[in-house]
Amino acid sequence: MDSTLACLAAWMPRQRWYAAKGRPPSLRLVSWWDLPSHEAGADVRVRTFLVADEGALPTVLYQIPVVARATETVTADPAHVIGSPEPGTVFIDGPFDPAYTSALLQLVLRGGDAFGPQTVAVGHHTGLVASEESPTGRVVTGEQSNTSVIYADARIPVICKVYRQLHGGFNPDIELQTALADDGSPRVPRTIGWVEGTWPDLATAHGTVNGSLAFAQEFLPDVDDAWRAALLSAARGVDFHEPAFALGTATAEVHLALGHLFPTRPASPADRRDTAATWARRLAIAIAEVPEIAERREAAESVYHRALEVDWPPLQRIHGDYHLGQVLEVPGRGWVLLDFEGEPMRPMLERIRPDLALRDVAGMLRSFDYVAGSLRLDDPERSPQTMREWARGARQAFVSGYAAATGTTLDPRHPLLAALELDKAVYEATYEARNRPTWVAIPLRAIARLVERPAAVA
Ligand SMILES: Nc1ncnc2c1ncn2[C@@H]1O[C@H](COP(=O)(O)OP(=O)(O)O)[C@@H](O)[C@H]1O
Ligand SMILES: O=P(O)(O)O[C@H]1O[C@H](CO)[C@@H](O[C@H]2O[C@H](CO)[C@@H](O)[C@H](O)[C@H]2O)[C@H](O)[C@H]1O
Repeated sequence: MDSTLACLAAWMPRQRWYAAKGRPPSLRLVSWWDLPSHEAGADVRVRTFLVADEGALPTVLYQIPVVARATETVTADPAHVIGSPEPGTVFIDGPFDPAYTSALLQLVLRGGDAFGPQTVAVGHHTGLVASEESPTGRVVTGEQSNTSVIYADARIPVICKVYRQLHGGFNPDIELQTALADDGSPRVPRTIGWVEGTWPDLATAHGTVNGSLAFAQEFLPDVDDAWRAALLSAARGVDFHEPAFALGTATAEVHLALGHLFPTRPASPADRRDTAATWARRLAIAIAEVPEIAERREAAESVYHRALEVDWPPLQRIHGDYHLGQVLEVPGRGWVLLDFEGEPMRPMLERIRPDLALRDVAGMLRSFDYVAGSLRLDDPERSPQTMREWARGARQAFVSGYAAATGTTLDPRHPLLAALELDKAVYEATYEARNRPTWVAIPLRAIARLVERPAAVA
């Protein structure tokens, strides 16, 4: 391995976005491109590497922007230094370096391009923010599957998400959010632009793939997300009925809009078989990684089986990884939904298919349970019953808001909703085992409850 790859391979496993937790990557350099640096007189190179982790199954392609600076000029926080591939040069994690953040925004706002071997990165903009603006960027703090940079001092503040794992095709995050915003929906931030690219296809020797590299959207400053609002409410014992009802309404509005913006179709026998196969696959993965789940296997399979015996509603495009952290409470505008990329651990081909809107309802129901679960983890003295009652009230209000806005009677005991909630808890067990092992108790408790008392809101 050359010194650049060795340097990246040593650093990647410590990054939140690195998928194969606990295993060092087996890297191959796929391509790269350089962006212009506007720093006068500085010895700096702004290069984005595309590297494949061939130890992963299937292979994962990562986007790694790096700023290379002469050692004596480095002022970066050591936490953001990747390493020194050769004497005299230091690699800095691009999103934490102004040379990269300003080059990235210029690529979007000016609609420029950058070339590399069999590779091109192209910026697209909607004209919402003027190209002569050059605000400074700072990385979003907190847990993220990707890396986002906020440009708060632009005329319209911007947040630009750099996708860490790359996939072929237009990222549903950009596709769905932009379609909703263009349709006039206030339920999503407006799109400012994106970067798409072409790079060598990992599956063939000579082909190339097109896909999304970054997404710039309107940044909504000084707002809380629903996770924080719900945590505060539960910790203080304050009823969350009204915000949860409004969240149900906002969710329904987005589903109705997606239903008319994108094709819908009846759930065919093949769709039902594919969904059942996904449930089974996710259960098998969870059992392999969290062996306690094995004792629930048969009970879980019965829950899935019951869902296959009832009628299913038509399929449509959905959010796909819906939880309280994906929703912002914006004064004067209400709930605003983010991050339509779907679950990071789900294959992209499954994420872009029409799906069950109830999957999003199930995701949010799980999230209210997480509020109760995380508060109990923080303070084991907290009354489990009070927490459960808080979650039950919020879940009921959310379902009522959703049903009222869709004009349907959403039966919280519907076997399909129960199966989707169980599937989400199973996914969460794997997610927590890989990312936050001390939280795995939250989905484990939920799985136990859901297989014994399926399809209950409480
Ligand atoms: N348009 C926005 N306005 C304000 N904050 C945002 C916006 N987009 C994202 N954020 C913040 O950044 C966090 C991460 O964004 P998200 O799209 O969920 O990234 P990821 O795909 O990496 O999980 C969100 O939880 C939210 O707090
Ligand atoms: O936001 P992401 O797209 O990165 O989603 C992943 O990470 C989420 C955690 O950050 C995870 O959500 C789980 O934890 C939340 C609390 O932190 C909780 O509200 C959710 O209900 C729970 O699923 C999500 O599953 C994962 O895909």
